[in-house]
Amino acid sequence: MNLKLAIQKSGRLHEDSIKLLNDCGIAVKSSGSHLRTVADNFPLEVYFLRDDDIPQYVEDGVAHIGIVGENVLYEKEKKAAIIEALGFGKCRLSIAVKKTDEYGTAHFLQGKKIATSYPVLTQKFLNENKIDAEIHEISGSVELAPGIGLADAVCDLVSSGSTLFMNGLREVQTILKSQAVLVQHDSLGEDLLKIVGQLLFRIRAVKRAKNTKYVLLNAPNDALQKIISLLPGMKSPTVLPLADSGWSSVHSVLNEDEFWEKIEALRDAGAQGILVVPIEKMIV
Ligand SMILES: Nc1ncnc2c1ncn2[C@@H]1O[C@H](COP(=O)(O)OP(=O)(O)OP(=O)(O)O)[C@@H](O)[C@H]1O
Ligand SMILES: O=P(O)(O)OC[C@H]1O[C@H](OP(=O)(O)OP(=O)(O)O)[C@H](O)[C@@H]1O
Ligand SMILES: [Mg+2]
Repeated sequence: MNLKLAIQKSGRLHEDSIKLLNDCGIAVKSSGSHLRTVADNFPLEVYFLRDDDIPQYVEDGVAHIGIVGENVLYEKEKKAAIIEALGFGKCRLSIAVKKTDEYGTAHFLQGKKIATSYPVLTQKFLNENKIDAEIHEISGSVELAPGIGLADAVCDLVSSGSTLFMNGLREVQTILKSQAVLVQHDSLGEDLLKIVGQLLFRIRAVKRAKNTKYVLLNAPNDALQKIISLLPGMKSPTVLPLADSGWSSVHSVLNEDEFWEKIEALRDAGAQGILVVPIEKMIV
């Protein structure tokens, strides 16, 4: 039996979705003109779809799991449970106005026209703020709308902000923060759940490794205690004697977030010859 996974056919999430599967040791090739493919070495069949359709496929169980942005998942209001945040496709759904407009609060939008591809999420935001505004739904090039007199404001995805800037717009309010997530159909049989579990185990090992570095350093023995106290390791750091007596080699793992801070502290404590290498998988 194969687990059926829906991913984006082409676009912002496509490559990262394929890369995640490949990093998990699952041999799946990019779509080309094929709309489905079967992995060589894992019980997985992949469907390549428009991202908008993925929540419906998963709700219906046509696909057992899917990779989709939270923005699309919440907009479509389909029954598909998030089982893992994937850490890519990070963006936000924001309100933007002409850069010369004084926004102040959301009440600026009262009686105005808002262009968006996200009518459900935009309407929710307006309701929460008790604002009556007209929503003009368009499926792309949303940022063009205010400049050509089609709308007063937009509600669209933002990442670097360069599309807004290039179109004379200014982000004024974020209504949703989003990333790609793995979603699951709500009633899978035992056999399929077992495969989902195996896939999740691999995904978590890959994610953990991405946030972690392996560090090797040399330390004079009299600085060892201080250096060990700075290094967490998976259990505790590995300490090996060097050929040169009075010195040891210390191996450990470091979290990406605290990396630079720790490296400086290690150097100050007397560490030398610090090597930092990426970790491919990390199983705890
Ligand atoms: N600028 C961005 N930076 C990061 N992630 C983004 C950005 N824009 C969109 N995303 C995320 O990637 C998803 C897919 O974006 P894309 O622009 O490829 O969608 P699309 O044009 O609707 O594609 P499709 O043809 O599949 O319908 C979005 O729903 C969002 O979750
Ligand atoms: O803040 P930025 O980094 O400029 O990114 C934001 C843009 O990215 C997305 O569009 P995309 O480029 O995916 O094209 P699309 O409109 O064809 O989906 C989104 O709809 C914005 O237009
Ligand atoms: Mg789409």
